Amino acid sequence: MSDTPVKIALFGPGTVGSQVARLLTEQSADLASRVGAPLEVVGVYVRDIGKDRVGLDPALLTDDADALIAKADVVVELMGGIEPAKSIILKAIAAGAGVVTANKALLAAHGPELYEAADAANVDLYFEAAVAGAIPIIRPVRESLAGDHVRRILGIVNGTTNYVLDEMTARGLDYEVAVKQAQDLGYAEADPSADVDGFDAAAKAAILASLAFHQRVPLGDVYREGISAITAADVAAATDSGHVIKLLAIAERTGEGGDGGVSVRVHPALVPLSHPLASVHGAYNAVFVEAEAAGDLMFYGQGAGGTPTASAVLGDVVSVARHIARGGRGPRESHYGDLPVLPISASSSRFQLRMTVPDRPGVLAAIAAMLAQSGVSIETVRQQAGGVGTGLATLAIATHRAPESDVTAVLDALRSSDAVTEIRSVLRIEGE
Ligand SMILES: NC(=O)C1=CN([C@@H]2O[C@H](COP(=O)(O)OP(=O)(O)OC[C@H]3O[C@@H](n4cnc5c(N)ncnc54)[C@H](O)[C@@H]3O)[C@@H](O)[C@H]2O)C=CC1
Ligand SMILES: N[C@@H](CC=O)C(=O)O
Ligand code: NA
Repeated sequence: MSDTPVKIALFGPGTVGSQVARLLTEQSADLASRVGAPLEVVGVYVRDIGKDRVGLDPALLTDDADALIAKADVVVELMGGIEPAKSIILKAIAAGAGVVTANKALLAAHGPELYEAADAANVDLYFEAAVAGAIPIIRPVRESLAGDHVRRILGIVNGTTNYVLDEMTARGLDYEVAVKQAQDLGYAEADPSADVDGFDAAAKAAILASLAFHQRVPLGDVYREGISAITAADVAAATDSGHVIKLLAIAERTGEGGDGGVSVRVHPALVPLSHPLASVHGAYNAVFVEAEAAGDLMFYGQGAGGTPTASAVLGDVVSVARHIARGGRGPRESHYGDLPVLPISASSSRFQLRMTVPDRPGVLAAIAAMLAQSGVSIETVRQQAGGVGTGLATLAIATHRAPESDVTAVLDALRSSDAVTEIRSVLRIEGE
């Protein structure tokens, strides 16, 4: 055991950072023996030194980022956002410090620049907390599965939206109330639109797909829909049809042998109650990975929250600190392939189309004809009377798997037809 401490600089003592600081203190003896040297927090970067930070030694607080970086062996970035996080990480790398970050927004937008800078400077860049919080998923995909051929990743990777949808389903909570609760519990991003509009899940999907497929997947190529349009009626209809609504991240290789391209998308989907993802409640996340040799793997755990996420951050701190204390280096970047990232129009899914229709003879036949014309095959139809005297009915049509472009054509036809009063929701069905 070395007496020379590994010096840690913490940037951003918020929901996650404050738990990292607490655990670094409380677990210091264990961490030292795992690393082979004591870990010493040499400073905590904050915006306002005057502000009281419960549980943090005021002597450690600083607003001088450059001076803090200069004395650190490991920089832990937990501020979030693009700037100043990006500049701080690049300066840390240039100064020869290892970096640990949970910043998926930054990695999805500027990952290649950061990975290349770390490789060039021969320093570690670890980011286990950036995807699915406490769940070990970056290491398995980046290292354990590096010798396999990953075909598909399907997961719930955003705790906030899973919590919101779960509360709406299990307790009938209003959308806004559930979002506020997720914020209060420390699950949501500083701007919760990052969660509910699917940006956070899209960033995680881009990171996972890049690592799993050894392909650069730019964030802009990830198809994204959030959950803000999901209504209480959608949730009730999902329950009636034996499903639950989940925000899913899906990344798959397409074509014969997976050589056609890569498709990465985030959207709400109907998941059958019998599927394991339907039982992922609250802020828990789950990620399925289908690999050629390994077969199916499933990773499950807390995807958000200060303490669970701090666990992943600390695991990375131990790895980087071990290398500093005893030598060695973490994984380097793959050499990347050049498969195209395909647009959503090139993918296919099963769909549930829910609509209000006039309750009169011939309507069902007219709608069926429109689907047939676009080559979209109906699997089931459920009709409910729309209430006495309304003259309306609600129709829920589940399709067989169909290309997105064909379903788009059907929706255009349905919208301009007098056989349909209103399209109420269009949801993909996944996991069957
Ligand atoms: N909260 C969670 O469950 C999870 C968060 N993450 C990621 O961890 C990072 C931190 O998240 P939270 O702790 O939830 O955020 P937070 O908003 O609670 O904490 C961020 C901290 O950084 C400070 N900060 C932000 N910008 C700053 C600036 N320009 N200068 C100085 N200080 C600044 C804030 O004052 C605050 O103390 C983000 O990248 C987030 O995406 C990752 C996984 C889970
Ligand atoms: N806001 C994120 C936090 C973890 O990444 C989420 O809700 O999953
Ligand atoms: Na993780």
